[in-house]
Amino acid sequence: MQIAKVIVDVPTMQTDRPFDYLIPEALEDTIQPGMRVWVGFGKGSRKLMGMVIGLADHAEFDGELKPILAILDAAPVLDPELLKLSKWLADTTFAFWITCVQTMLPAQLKAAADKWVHPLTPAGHALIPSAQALDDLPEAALAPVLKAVQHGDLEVKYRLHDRAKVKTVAHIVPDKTEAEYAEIKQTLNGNAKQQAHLLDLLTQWHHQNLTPAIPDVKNEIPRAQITAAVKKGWLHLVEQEVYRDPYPQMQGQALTKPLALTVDQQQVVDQVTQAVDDHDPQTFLLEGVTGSGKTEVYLQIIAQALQQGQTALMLVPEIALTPQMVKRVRGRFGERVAVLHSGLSSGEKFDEWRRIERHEAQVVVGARSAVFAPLTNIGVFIIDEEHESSYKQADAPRYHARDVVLHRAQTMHAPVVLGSATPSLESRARAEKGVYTKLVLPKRINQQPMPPVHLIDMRQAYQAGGRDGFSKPLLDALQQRLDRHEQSVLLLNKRGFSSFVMCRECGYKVQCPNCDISLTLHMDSHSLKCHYCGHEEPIPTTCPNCGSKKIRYYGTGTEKVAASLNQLLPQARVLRMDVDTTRKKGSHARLLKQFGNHEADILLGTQMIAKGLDFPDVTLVGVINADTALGLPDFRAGERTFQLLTQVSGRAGRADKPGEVFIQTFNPEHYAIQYATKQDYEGFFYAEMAIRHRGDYPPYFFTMKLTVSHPDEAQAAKAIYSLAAQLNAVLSDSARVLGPTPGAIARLKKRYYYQMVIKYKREPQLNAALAKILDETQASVKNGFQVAIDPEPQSFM
Ligand SMILES: Nc1ncnc2c1ncn2[C@@H]1O[C@H](COP(=O)(O)OP(=O)(O)OP(=O)(O)O)[C@@H](O)[C@H]1O
Ligand SMILES: [Zn+2]
Ligand SMILES: [Zn+2]
Repeated sequence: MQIAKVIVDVPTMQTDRPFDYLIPEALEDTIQPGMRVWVGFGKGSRKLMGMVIGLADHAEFDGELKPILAILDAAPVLDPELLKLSKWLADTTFAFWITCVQTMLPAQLKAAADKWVHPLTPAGHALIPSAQALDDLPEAALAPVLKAVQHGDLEVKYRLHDRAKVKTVAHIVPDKTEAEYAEIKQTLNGNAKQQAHLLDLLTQWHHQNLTPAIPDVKNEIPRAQITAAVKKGWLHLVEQEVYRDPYPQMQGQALTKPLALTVDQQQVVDQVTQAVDDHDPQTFLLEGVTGSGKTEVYLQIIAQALQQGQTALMLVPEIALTPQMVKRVRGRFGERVAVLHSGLSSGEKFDEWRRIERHEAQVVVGARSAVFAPLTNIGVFIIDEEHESSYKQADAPRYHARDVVLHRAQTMHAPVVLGSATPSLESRARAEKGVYTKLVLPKRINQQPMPPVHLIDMRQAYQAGGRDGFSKPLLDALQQRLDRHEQSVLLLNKRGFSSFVMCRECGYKVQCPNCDISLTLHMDSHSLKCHYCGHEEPIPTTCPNCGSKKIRYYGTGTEKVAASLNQLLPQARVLRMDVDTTRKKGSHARLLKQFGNHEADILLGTQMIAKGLDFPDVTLVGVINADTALGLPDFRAGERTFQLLTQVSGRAGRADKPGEVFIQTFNPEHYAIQYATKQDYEGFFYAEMAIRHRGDYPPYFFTMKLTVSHPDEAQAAKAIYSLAAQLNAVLSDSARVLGPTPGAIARLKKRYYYQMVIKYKREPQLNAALAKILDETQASVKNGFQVAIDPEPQSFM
């Protein structure tokens, strides 16, 4: 007896384990772990998708076994390494195993089941003459149909539809010999020019053994002629599978040559390629200032892995997946590169995924979820801008791509390169301890100095001739660039937009008396709240620091800034780049292209312009408001601000013209702004570490966030307090519990949220206690509870 162990597509605690299924004889030799199957499950034998995770020759379950109904894949869609990874992911992120499997597969492989109603009795037949999808029924018909189901007149069945659609294109196959085509041509009358032309082409294709695709010849031959020719038996058509290429314009382009490396770059490449050669799973932290040529270093390391017959996985933040980055990687390695990011259609993603799975692509560049790319034999892993918080997924499974990379690298015995001009505190601290090997690129390419940064104290800006949020020096600098036909980048910091209160006079922000963190504005309750400890106070009308009445919500929008620019510098051509102007597919790329072509003088944007851009004629960077992120109730606020300012400053003066940066701030003394001004990452690192140490924050402590929600506020509150008590019973004295407090958005989609954060160093019992909590609350899902456990959260709101 052959048994398949299957996890089924029911994400609940009770079902979060493999179930035994009987393999029908016909499938015995075909079925393998990593294949999707179709099985019946539970009472009423609802039909579901499942994933085979193992085979066995006897069942552990002693009841009657259900059979596997069908296999959905001809070959496994998860190889043994990825299958194992899915289990590890489930265990480390407190997520259901099947949820992890789904996350690892392209959306098109998430087979969906539709409910169909079938008539059973004449009464049922009168209502529904033939089987119909429940979703297609008009709303008014629903109630009588469901009643008929209860009555036994109709029956609900599940029907699978697999969304994995392969795209095909018709190809022309010439059916006759050259002599036969010549003979036919003789019989044509003189006016049949198109037919004669087609016969010539067919003769030629036959001779060259070609089967061209119809879209490729559509300019030469009208489709109607081809159809007619099929009828006459001159040719026949075959459907052949094609890939949807997200970057067709790059097809057939000549590949770029590796650049001659600088001494510093060469040293980095040598060290990493040595580890690639040695299959040494070391982690390197590449700390390279902006414009130091990290990308070229990555490319040459990847080349070495390919040289060895291995593959390479490179992650970049979604936002940095600009055509610029894709162009660089695809420009070097051509069609051996697969690109995966959220800008692709699901069909394109599926095709890129299949090219990887079939070993047709050996280099993968992608955003967070590309970490699950089905590459085998990976020789090197690269994470660019490793400090980016977008590498952490906020929903289940709440994984950090960096952790997944480190895990896969261990399995594959391959080195990892974490690159950034501003590494995360966590990674830099590990390098300090010798867990990672630190590599540095201290200088820019071309002996360019780092651009000088001018700090502008906005508390005095208006006395000094500033207008509409622009200081005089920044306006003058912009004007200068216009005169010299150089370009400028302006950053409007939207993080923490309007969510806090600040004094326009002295820059004071209201802080929590217990936590050293800014209070968040809650318009619904007209109060300021601390999301760590729950402290709450009214919104002040005068500044507690200087008594001024100019204390207000802080923030402006890009639209408004663009309008001001129009008034202040009427001759400037401004391109606006924010969520509104980049919503449409391809608009991000189009705007950058316009800017690259000098169709604008100023690129005004939010965070999305801060990193990765490499435009040689940008000689000025202006930051309109450096402070907004400082107000966020997050212990990483300083780190994020430092990173953002350093990254955006790095866009200036990258080629032969020197650059200059202006940062406008109400907090010129703030340490994060001071270190960013000096572009002193190391200085910032030590200062920030001291603060983290004092506050028992990461990287000294780990953090775990627990969130409970319920439609009834009292229930949610009661639940979180009881969970807090449960956890406090197992936690040691060195752990710190923050909260419970209401969530930042206390009520969301009609549910009330309560949360608590645990900071801890070593708590051997914590994971088991959390697993138990999940288990127990799952049993109460029916009562409306939801629990989320987030290890190392990137957001505390
Ligand atoms: N060895 C080299 N010789 C000549 N030019 C180089 C070399 N290496 C890199 N460059 C060029 O230097 C510029 C900056 O490099 P790159 O964009 O890779 O920097 P980076 O370190 O990734 O910067 P950032 O962190 O700011 O994105 C690019 O235009 C790149 O083509
Ligand atoms: Zn004040
Ligand atoms: Zn507090």
